[in-house]
Amino acid sequence: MMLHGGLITLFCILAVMWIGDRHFDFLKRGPTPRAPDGVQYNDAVVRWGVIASTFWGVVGFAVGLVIALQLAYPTLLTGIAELNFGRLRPLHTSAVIFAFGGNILIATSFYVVQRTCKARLAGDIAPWFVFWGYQLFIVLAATGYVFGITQSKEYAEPEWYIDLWLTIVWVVYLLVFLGTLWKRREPHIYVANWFYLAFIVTIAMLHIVNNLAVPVSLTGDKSYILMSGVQDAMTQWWYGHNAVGFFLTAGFLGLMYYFIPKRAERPVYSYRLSIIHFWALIFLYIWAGPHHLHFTALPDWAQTLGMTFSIMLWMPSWGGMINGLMTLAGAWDRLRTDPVIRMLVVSVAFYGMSTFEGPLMSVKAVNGLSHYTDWTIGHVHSGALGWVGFVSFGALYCLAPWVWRRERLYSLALVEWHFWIATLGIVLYITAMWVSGILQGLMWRAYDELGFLEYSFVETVEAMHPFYVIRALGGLLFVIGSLIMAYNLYKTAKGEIRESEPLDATAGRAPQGQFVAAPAH
Ligand code: HEM
Ligand code: HEM
Ligand SMILES: [Cu+2]
Repeated sequence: MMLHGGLITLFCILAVMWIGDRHFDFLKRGPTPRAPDGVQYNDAVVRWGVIASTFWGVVGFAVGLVIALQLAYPTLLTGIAELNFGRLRPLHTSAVIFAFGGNILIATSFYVVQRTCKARLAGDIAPWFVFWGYQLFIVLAATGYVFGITQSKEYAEPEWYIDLWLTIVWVVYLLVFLGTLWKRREPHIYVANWFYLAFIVTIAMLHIVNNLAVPVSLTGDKSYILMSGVQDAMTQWWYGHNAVGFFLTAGFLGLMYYFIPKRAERPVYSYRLSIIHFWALIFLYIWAGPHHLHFTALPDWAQTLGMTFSIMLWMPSWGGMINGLMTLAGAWDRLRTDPVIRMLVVSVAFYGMSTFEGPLMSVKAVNGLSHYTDWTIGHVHSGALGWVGFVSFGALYCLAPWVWRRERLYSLALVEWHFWIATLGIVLYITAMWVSGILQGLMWRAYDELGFLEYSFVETVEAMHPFYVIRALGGLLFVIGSLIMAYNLYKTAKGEIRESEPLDATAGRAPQGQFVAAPAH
């Protein structure tokens, strides 16, 4: 609590100093330059978002690699309480989902809503409060895990006071987003904004309900969740499943619907399909949570309901995938010439793959085998690395030259390297998990002719070892890829172009209207 109190105080002091500094800086520098369409876009906060998501991405993947190694070599770091698997695992999941994913969602939503509405981001300090307030949330959550502060709800581990802080930040986020929509000079609200808005609103609802808790005291970190027993479990997985549905899916579909058409310079394949995709997805997702609680104390009808909605989810998911892929119709050659497009398209293919696998795993007969095994972990990471990771990398590669107002990326060859190294990493990761998951499931349920279990638990653990090593190798490749990206983005921000790559490699030039003419003074 002392550490967290100190961090919050430091944040407030820095904020006050920064606001003062900004005021004088503004007097010196004058107003933000106008884009060719006359709007003074707020790109500064987006630039910070690009930096933050790249940074947290590398950190989160690296922690993933550490816990992968801990599973392969269980004695790794066992002497240090702060670094044991139980504490690093939530550090990994929160770092990749909320820090990497959350920052990319905030940054791209701020960029996309401005461009598609032709309006400056609402508020002056408010967007900055959202950005820095969110970073404070991340630091509080992460330090909490390492020092043992957790309410033990998966993907919702932070304790009550951190949850309250996030609620404030999130409400301001919603207001900034809505305020920008309100100011828009474009009559139509482009579909990407619908997805972003569904993400912001639903996450607010999920966060508040799942974290309803009574603190033991106002000066201590410990609290007790309001619900108990199976009600608690159902609330938790209503939250957990829709965190996947609205954080890792709806939000990132907002990216897909903006960056693929922009980068390919083609309109969305079917705008009508995108609207059907949107409504079907948000209506179906919210009911599917019980597929995380098959064969538990949850009433059977609820489990079957969750399974049915999960199977129905397959259709709108694939509708969205087709819409994303077919946007390239007539521009398929770009797959060959532009590695950023390739990254974006492969991400949509992984989206298709994991949304086929998910409904399959929600079928009770299949879940009886897959549940508790590495199959689930493989499913998670084909969605997480393939879909969320790649669509984010694609968006970062698009955004960096646009918001730093550079001619193009530092190097497309490095994007190519990133693409292949990371793809190989993903393939190693998920194939290892499929094999180990199914092996594990089959070993657990094997009986001999007398009806005894064929294998002891530790024998199944031993059998996993080679697959855990392969997974860690895949993770290492993914981390290396992300470091290559960080270097490329850094050089891009500095305005450099790799010498061996001539400027006429036009792929990825800023779309019309993105450049700001040199400030006039
Ligand atoms: C270098 C890349 C990565 C590596 C090596 C890695 C490794 C791991 C490991 C070892 C686990 C624990 C598995 C277990 O308990 O059996 C895990 C869990 C998890 N990871 Fe990753 N990860 C990586 C990237 C990501 C990314 C980018 C995301 C999300 C965007 C992600 C999301 C998750 C989630 C949600 C879980 C919990 C899964 C569950 O409880 O079913 N990971 N990861
Ligand atoms: C139609 C879409 C999808 C359906 C129906 C679905 C269904 C499922 C099912 C049945 C499980 C296993 C539950 C268990 O046995 O414990 C699961 C786990 C999981 N899925 Fe999906 N999935 C879908 C898409 C995705 C996508 C796109 C992602 C990631 C971006 C994702 C992330 C996860 C995570 C993180 C878990 C592990 C939760 C945990 O136990 O900690 N899913 N999903
Ligand atoms: Cu789910």
